[in-house]
Amino acid sequence: MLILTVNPGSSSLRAHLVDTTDHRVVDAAEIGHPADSDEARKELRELLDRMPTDAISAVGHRLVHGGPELTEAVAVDNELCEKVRGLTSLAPLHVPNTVALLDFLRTEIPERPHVLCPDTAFHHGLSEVARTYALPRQWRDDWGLRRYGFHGISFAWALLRASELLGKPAESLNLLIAHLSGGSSVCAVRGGRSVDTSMGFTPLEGLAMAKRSGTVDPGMLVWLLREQKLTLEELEHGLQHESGLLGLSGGLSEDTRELVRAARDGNDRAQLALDVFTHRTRRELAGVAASLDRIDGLVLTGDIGWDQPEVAEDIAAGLGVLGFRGGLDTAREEDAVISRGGVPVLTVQSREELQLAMETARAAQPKRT
Ligand SMILES: Nc1ncnc2c1ncn2[C@@H]1O[C@H](COP(=O)(O)OP(=O)(O)O)[C@@H](O)[C@H]1O
Ligand SMILES: CC(=O)OP(=O)(O)O
Ligand SMILES: [Mg+2]
Repeated sequence: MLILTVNPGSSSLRAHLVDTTDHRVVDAAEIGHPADSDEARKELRELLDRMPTDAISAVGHRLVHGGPELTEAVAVDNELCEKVRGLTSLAPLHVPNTVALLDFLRTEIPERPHVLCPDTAFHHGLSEVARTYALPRQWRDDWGLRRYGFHGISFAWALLRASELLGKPAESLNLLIAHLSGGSSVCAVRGGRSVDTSMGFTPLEGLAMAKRSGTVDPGMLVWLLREQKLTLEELEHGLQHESGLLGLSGGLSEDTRELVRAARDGNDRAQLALDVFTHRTRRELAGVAASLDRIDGLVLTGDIGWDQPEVAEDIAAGLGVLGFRGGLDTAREEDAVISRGGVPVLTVQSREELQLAMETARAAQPKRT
């Protein structure tokens, strides 16, 4: 079965043609423009021109926020597309791009099922305790304020690969997983299911990210608004686009590869950015670890988790309290256990396209009655 997968990030778009019989990527486009731009549409059309569209069996769309109703991968109809439009305010960097892709690709490939794969679905089974904010009951009831959790497609793939690498069934594993990339979050998996995660109602909570702040004191935000230091728009822009590694390094870079180089050359701001990033990651990992009674491994995934050995080393070496040790292997040729002692540390390349293709193939099958 040939599946087209689309993964709209906040600033880029990844499209893959995946053959699900052997998990092979047949063709791909890494598009450095947001999905709702003319450039992205042009590059997508070029990808489709290289492949007769009737060879494609289904299209899988990553939907970052599934809201309260979309709790598993599902084929879309017009009604569902309207519901997705209604989710825009919950993930404004991501959902508009999914809406644009649904509109574009449902016109280009109208005769095939289009499946929405929510990033939130992996965390659907979070307990009431793990998903509830300590806020007034009426706010929670009236506005549905709760933890959702994100990066579920990446976490599901990381769990599958960890189960293969550790030679144990996924349902038996207790893992910590860190997805470190443009957006970053951690997850505790118990018996193969998410039991806690650092992102919450929106993909802004938790770790420091490339450009997003992650968790900050809510009292500080209220102060900034009350004292009219910032307008609401300035506050939102600063938290989403000017914070994280970029803000920490004083605008130097949002990319750990550049920051590691600069820090090596003696740049203190770059060093501070990396140190805060790894400190916050360890802190969130230790926080979600409180939901586990045993840890079988730590899986590092996402671009940074995969390609930045210095960050991996700093995280593992600083988490002796959870049984991890430094001295990790720095080679990155394939997914592997990279620790030489202590609780296993693994690196897994993020292959959201393969997980999306699997979920799409499953959801596109006609249901047996
Ligand atoms: N070590 C790294 N390797 C790759 N990308 C990195 C690294 N450090 C930071 N990044 C940032 O991560 C982003 C890519 O993450 P991704 O989740 O695909 O972005 P998007 O927000 O578009 O989904 C890039 O903007 C890049 O600057
Ligand atoms: C949920 C999220 O933050 O996604 P991304 O990392 O692709 O921006
Ligand atoms: Mg991404």
